[in-house]
Amino acid sequence: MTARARIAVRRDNGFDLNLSLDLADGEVVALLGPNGAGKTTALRAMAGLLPLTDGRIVLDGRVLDDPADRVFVPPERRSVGVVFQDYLLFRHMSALDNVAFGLRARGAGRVQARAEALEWLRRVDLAEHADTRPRSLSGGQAQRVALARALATRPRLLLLDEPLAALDASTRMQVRSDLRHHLADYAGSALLVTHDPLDAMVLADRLVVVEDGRTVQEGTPTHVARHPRTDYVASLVGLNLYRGSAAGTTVLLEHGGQLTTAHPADGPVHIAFPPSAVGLHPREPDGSPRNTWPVTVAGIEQHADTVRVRLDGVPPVLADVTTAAVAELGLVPGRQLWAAVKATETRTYPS
Ligand SMILES: Nc1ncnc2c1ncn2[C@@H]1O[C@H](COP(=O)(O)OP(=O)(O)OP(=O)(O)O)[C@@H](O)[C@H]1O
Repeated sequence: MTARARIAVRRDNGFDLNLSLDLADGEVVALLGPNGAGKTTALRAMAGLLPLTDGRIVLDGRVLDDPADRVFVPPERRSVGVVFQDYLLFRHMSALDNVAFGLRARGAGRVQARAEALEWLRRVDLAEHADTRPRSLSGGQAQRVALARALATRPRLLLLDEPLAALDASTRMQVRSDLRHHLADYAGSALLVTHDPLDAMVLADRLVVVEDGRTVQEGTPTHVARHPRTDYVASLVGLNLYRGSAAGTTVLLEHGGQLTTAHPADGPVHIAFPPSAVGLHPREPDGSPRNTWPVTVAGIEQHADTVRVRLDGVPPVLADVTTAAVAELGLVPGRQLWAAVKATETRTYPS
C-alpha cells in the first residue's frame, strides 16, 4: 500500500470532511462527487496544503500528517506531485523552466534539472515547445507541461485536481487518452479529483464517490456503474436506477410502476438499466415480452454522441437516442411516447 489516509478536515463554514483513502502502488483512484462534496479539500490535505483536523496520512510508511501526534510534513517535503485544475504554471518561465523548477527546488543542479525537464517534455510530446511561455501554449499543451512538472520529481503520489476541466470537449478527449497512457506508465499511485464521470471511468482503476464530505460508494468503475447506490451515482454513470421490491421476475417500484427483470429475486432490490437500453416509440409497441409504459418528454440534452431524453412517467426514465431519432420521433418537451426496455437489459441487486 503506497498511501493510506484517514482525512478529517473541518472548514470555517462548518463543512466537515471525513473519508478514508487507500491507494496501492500503480493504482489510479478517482475521487468523484458533485460540487462542494469535499474532493479538493481531500486532495489539498494529501498535498499538505491544508492540515488535517483529525486523522492521519501515511505515504510509504512515513507519517505525513497526524495532528494527534503533532506531525505535519510540509508540501515540499512530501513525495507528492500535484496537477491543479488551472495548472498554475509560472507565466514568466518557459515550459522547460516550469518543469525544471520542481527539480531545482529539490536540489538538482541547473544543468541536470534542465536536461531532465527536457526529457519529461519529450515524454509528453512537447520537446519542441521547451522555450514557449505558458500563454502561447494551447490548453492541452499547458496541461501536459503541468503533468510533466508534477511527474519530473518522481513523486510516489500524484494528485490531479480536475486536470481536464479547463479543456474544450474535443481537446479533452485526446488529452484524456494521453493522460491515461501516462498514468499507466507511472509507478506511483494517483488520486484524481473530478466531477466528470467519463474522466473517472476512463482513467481510474477505482472510484470513490463522495457526497457531502462522506464516501457514499467505492469500487471499480464497472461495479459502481452496475450497482449505483445513490441517485447521484446512478445519474452520474448514466443509469436508470430504481428501488423496489422483487417477487420473482417482477419488481414493484418504490415510487410507482413495475418492471420485469430476467433475473428472479426476492425482497428489496435496486433495478438498473442504461439510458441506451430504452427504446422510444410513438405508439404502444406490441408483442415482445418487454417493459412498456407511457411517458412524456420532460427535457432533452445533447451529449457527445447521443441525445439524452428525460421522460416523465411511472417510473420516470432517461433514454439515449440518436440525433436522427430526435427528428423522427418529434422529440420536444410535452411529447407523449411509449418507453420500452427489455427484461434482459435490466440488472437487479439487493438493496
Ligand atoms: N478556502 C476555503 N475556506 C473555507 N472553506 C472552504 C474553502 N474552500 C472550500 N471550502 C468549503 O469546503 C467545502 C468543500 O469544498 P471542496 O472545494 O473541497 O469541494 P469539491 O468537491 O472539490 O467541489 P468542486 O467540484 O466544486 O471543486 C465547501 O463547503 C466549500 O465551501
